Amino acid sequence: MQATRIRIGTRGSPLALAQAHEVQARLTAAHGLPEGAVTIHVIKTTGDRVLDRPLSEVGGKGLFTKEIEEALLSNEVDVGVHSMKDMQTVLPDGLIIGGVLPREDPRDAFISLRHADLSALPVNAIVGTSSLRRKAQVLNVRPDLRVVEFRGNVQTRLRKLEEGKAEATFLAVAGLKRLGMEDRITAPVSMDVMLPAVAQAAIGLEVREGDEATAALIAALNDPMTALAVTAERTFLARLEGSCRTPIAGHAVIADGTMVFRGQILTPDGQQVYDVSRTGAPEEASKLGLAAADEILAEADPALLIRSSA
Ligand SMILES: NCc1[nH]cc(CCC(=O)O)c1CC(=O)O
Repeated sequence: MQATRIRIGTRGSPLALAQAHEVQARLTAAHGLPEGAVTIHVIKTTGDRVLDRPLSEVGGKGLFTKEIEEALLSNEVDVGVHSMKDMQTVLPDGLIIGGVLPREDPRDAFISLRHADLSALPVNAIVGTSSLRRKAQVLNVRPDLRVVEFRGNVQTRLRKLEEGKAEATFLAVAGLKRLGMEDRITAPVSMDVMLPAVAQAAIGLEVREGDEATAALIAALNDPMTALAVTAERTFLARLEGSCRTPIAGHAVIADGTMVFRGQILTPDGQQVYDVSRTGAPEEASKLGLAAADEILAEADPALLIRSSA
């Protein structure tokens, strides 16, 4: 019998490495594997290479995933570990999500060296973010604020804050927790103010379709509740992304056997928001996400949508 060997492909950022190590530890423990059976392979992605421009300008799909997916398809690695929020809604042919880890805290964190929360920021204060969603949501509740571009990994953005380039910034609570940097969070932001990005705080395990050996090992790590929530959210996003270039947010929770999905699109200036929600059985996850998106397509102000003439 051949000894089990699994090669994990990951980006090299501290957060990506923390996530890869978590998967390595879970796989090793779940199957009682010897040390060294699960190896980590760092792969540089376009998103890691281009640091001088806003990601929304770099464009293209799968900026943080493409090179890892290529390594999967060419059999250089067996499992791609990704933040699900960075994953395209349609995966390349031959690749599937084999499982998702239990979701961390999905909220965004408000981080400031001087101010307790968003409402405590002085009038006209500068906040830094590179996320079009966070920018629109923040301007919706605080139209006076000025938003400047903040790119780079978690550490870079915190350094910019310390250098005084902004009074506050926002980062996913999940990323900070996984980095052991929870103490940097000034206050979590309520989901009423900042609905998270689709799939925020979920880690996805991408594998080759038909690689049954790896699929069986990965299946032991899958969290079914997280998988259902992420399915609702990603179905919502997939239905909308061709029709609107405006910021999108979406989040599903399952409580007492019921799924509540909430979705949102905003104009980039935050002036207009369309909020939608659907409640139903968790098994109907994709139906809920789809119905929520269809309501937006049918009812939302045209300013929130772009439509081709066809
Ligand atoms: N695009 C960067 C990215 N991708 C996933 C996370 C956070 C962790 C997560 O959502 O699992 C981050 C950083 C951030 O938004 O603070």
